[in-house]
Amino acid sequence: MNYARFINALSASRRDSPIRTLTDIMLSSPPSVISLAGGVPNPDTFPFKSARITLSDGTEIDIGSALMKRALQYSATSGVPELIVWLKDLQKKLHNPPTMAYSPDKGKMEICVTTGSQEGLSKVFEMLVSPGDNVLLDAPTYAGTIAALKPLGCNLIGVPTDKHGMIPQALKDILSKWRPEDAATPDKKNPKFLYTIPNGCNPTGATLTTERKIEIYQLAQEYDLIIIEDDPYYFLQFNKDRAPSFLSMDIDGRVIRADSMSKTLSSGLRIGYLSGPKPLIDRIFVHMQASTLHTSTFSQILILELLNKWGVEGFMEHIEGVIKFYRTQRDAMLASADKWLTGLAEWHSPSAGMFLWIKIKDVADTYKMIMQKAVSKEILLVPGSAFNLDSAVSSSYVRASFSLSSPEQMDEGLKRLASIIIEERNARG
Ligand SMILES: Cc1ncc(COP(=O)(O)O)c(CNc2cc3ccccc3n(O)c2=O)c1O
Repeated sequence: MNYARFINALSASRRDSPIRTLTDIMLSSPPSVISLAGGVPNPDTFPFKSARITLSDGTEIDIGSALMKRALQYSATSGVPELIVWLKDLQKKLHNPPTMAYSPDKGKMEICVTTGSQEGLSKVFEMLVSPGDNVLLDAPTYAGTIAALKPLGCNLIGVPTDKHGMIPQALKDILSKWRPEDAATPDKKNPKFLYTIPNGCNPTGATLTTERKIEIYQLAQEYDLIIIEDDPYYFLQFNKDRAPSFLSMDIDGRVIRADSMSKTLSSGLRIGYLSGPKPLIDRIFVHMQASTLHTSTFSQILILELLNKWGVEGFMEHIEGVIKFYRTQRDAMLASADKWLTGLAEWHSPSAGMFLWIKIKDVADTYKMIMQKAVSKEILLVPGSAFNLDSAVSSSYVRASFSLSSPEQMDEGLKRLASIIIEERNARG
């Protein structure tokens, strides 16, 4: 892979911060090293001395004074080293990426802890995108990605999707506008990357099949595309037979994967992690050195203490409980949709994630219905146009989340939605 062609001028101009490099050396040095280098505060002045966290199973995590001093201090740019090791082991067990065995210049898999996967995504986009670039992505897609991409001045090209995710033939038809051999010629504007949410897609609830992933990866090889695999709902797959990730099939070193702890351990601790080729992840490091410096050390230490206590086996046991919860929630929302929306709307049963993507029959644009009528009837949903690459384009869809409300609340909520739809039908006559 020629990684240089994917890195925009802004990212290529970034250089290691000597201070951060020295801090990273200091943080990984033995006590014999005396540092007068870092402008870091003395933790003896911090007012927080220790913490005891009680877990849902009644056991406790103790953060004693020594660990608290570390948790409250600056830490390495890429992440707390022990957490990086733990996450690499998890990726090995879950995805067995071919790139873990590659040399750095061949795209050896590197990991960077980020402040939520949202930070990871935004930094990846700010590394890859130059104004005028053509960018391929699921349509519709996560509003946070659209918000991160649009200001970068690129041309967002939506690839049609269905309940099984991105449609490979549609991708092939779009790509046929360019010649693969022009990929290395910048002014031909061949797309440089493809963004997709492979499991429990936000907002459609779609999950890519293995067959489609293989086809999409082959197209990415043919047109020399980077694949950005945004997969925060990977651990919310309700069926046992999980399709392999793009990272697991990445023999070229062309996949950047964004994972998140938000849907399984905590959304407020803001822990995400990027896994990708070292030449690209290194660009994210230097960007972090000049922006957040690093993800919250306290958040990382707390998560690390939990993961060390559980081990991968214990973590996966926790995931089983999370899957059971969301599958039950999904089933409750589907039952209420059948009860109240049959004849008024259409939907498919998501096999992952936390969203039901509802198409309201005979309604071209749900925006006013949802943002005005539904709010006045005290039911909050998201109009489908919020997920269109061009929000001015109307949508017949509504996104309903089954993550927070109880089955009773979901039932009442969809009952209210049904009454609004019927009211509007009657008003149209
Ligand atoms: C596909 C995809 N990729 C990345 C992220 C970011 O997750 P992170 O790891 O926590 O940074 C997300 C989070 N999605 C949402 C977040 C959210 C937060 C407050 C309020 C509403 C929110 N709604 O509605 C969301 O969909 C996502 O769905």
